[in-house]
Amino acid sequence: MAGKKREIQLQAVINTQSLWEEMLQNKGVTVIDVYQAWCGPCKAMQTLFRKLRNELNEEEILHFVVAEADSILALQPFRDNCEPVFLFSVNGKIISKIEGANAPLVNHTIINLVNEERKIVAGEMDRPQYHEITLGDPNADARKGSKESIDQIFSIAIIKPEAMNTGKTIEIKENIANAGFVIEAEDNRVLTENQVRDFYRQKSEQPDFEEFVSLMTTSLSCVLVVSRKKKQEFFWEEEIITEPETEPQEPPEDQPEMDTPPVVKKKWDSTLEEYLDKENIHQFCDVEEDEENVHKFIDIFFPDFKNIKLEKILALLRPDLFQAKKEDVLSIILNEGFLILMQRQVVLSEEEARKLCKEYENEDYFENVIRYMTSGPSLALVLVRENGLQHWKELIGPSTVQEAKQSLLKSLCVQFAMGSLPINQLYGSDSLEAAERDIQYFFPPQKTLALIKPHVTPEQREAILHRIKEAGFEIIRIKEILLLKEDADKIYYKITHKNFYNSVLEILATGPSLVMVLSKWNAVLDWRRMMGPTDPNEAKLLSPDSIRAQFGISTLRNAVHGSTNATEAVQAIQNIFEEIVPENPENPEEH
Ligand SMILES: Nc1ncnc2c1ncn2[C@@H]1O[C@H](COP(=O)(O)OP(=O)(O)OP(=O)(O)O)[C@@H](O)[C@H]1O
Repeated sequence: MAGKKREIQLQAVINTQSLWEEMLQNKGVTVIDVYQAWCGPCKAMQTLFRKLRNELNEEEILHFVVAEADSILALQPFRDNCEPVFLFSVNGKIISKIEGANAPLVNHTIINLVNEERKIVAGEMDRPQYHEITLGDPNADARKGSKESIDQIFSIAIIKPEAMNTGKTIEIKENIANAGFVIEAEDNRVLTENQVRDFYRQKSEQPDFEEFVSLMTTSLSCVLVVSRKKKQEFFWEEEIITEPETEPQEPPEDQPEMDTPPVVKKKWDSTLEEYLDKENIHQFCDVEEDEENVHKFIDIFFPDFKNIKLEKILALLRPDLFQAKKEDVLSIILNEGFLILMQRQVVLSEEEARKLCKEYENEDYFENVIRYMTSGPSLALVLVRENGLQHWKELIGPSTVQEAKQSLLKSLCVQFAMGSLPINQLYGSDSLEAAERDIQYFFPPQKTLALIKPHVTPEQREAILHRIKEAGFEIIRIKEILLLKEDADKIYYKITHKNFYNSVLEILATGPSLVMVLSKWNAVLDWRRMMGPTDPNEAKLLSPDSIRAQFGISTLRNAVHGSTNATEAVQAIQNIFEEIVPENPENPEEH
């Protein structure tokens, strides 16, 4: 059945020319994740796609596919390209391309195209004359030959106090990100006199420079490290993307909606400075682009920049917010560059609520907060982002609505104030240590037994181990064993009576297997998901990026094994590692 189009859970697999042509007949928007046979589709984006598919609920006009670059003529330019590429087709015309796993931009593009499509279907607007982009890349050879050309170019931008004080900062950052730049690091700080004189040395001859220095050193600025891909300079293709927006915008009052043209702009292909100039943002934001100076200022403002680490935090949506606006909040979280690593509903016990709401314990409404927090499910999330802790704190704002209204009108605290209590409907851990504790508490690790079978080559083993770590598993025990009957029975104790078990034993006897204990929240199910269906042929169709799809040869030589449930995992780990494992809930969602 290989090569036959078949709807898998999320994306249809397009791996022949004829399926590609068939796909171009799709009505509405098709999001095409271009992948290489050897590395599979972009896993990182699947959460976003799944979320959008559920959220937008537009099966008729929104389609997701994965298309293999090697088998499709039009995708030739992307062969041997390790970077993910996403194409967007509307009624069979490829109208936009995004290189790299830029989740916020992909998110915006899809939402816009679907909103547009909805309006077209409802007869509220005419279909725009889309410009079809050319996929051919005449400079492909130049790109291959030059590693230099795919590097990033960094700039330093300073959003000035004036913008900070008038609440324009978020808007400016959004504009920058939406134009395809990446905000790599940011810091709100009061600049010192030396820093201002140094950064603005070219203005030092201007008559009002001293006044300017004094203004700049008395209030907060926001310093950004912004990057863009160097290759944009050389072969950026003309792309049309719709103006990013999360909500469909109301037409201006003086303009009937029918006449509103789609907002179309050319993706910015030049420097940040030029972009800010063009958008008239330069009065609020200054940029340094000279390479040497940028490096100098990165060292001054962000001494740890080269060591920036992703931070994992626990976030919580309290019951009213979870019930009423979950999707809105999740969309903001993704737009802010967070990755949602895990999520689960949780009804807090009184004791848990008292711990989690300690910040309100001196308020006269504290008992009401406890009653509220234990009255229904909250949503607990593990979020990951560079500078995640600080960013989440700034995003949600202070602990009470009153405080937030005084200082941070744009915070989620104000935006999502609801119910009778004056508390912030969002919670975040106080420090990275507290986050670690909270995550362990709400997402307790579970163990599973995993096995890499003897036919797997050393290179494939490495690749599998890499994927295990990348998926957040901790390998807590590992040993290589030639699994003869006695040891194999300890692992496969549930199927020793099956008629195919002798064949399983034969395969295991062909060489050493790698036996591991993996630990993580929801480990049993997540490892089974990663393995894919038992039969590798089925896996190739249903779950093409699963381990069995990629490394399995047949049902018996299917690369890996994993415990079926938590009870079996506990037993098998105990049998083979002689380690007593306390049993964890099989399905934490239910607890
Ligand atoms: N019908 C079958 N014919 C031949 N081999 C089989 C058959 N069913 C299962 N097997 C082999 O026995 C192993 C264990 O079977 P089981 O039913 O427990 O499969 P599973 O739960 O999908 O996968 P695993 O237990 O390996 O994680 C499978 O991984 C496969 O190699």
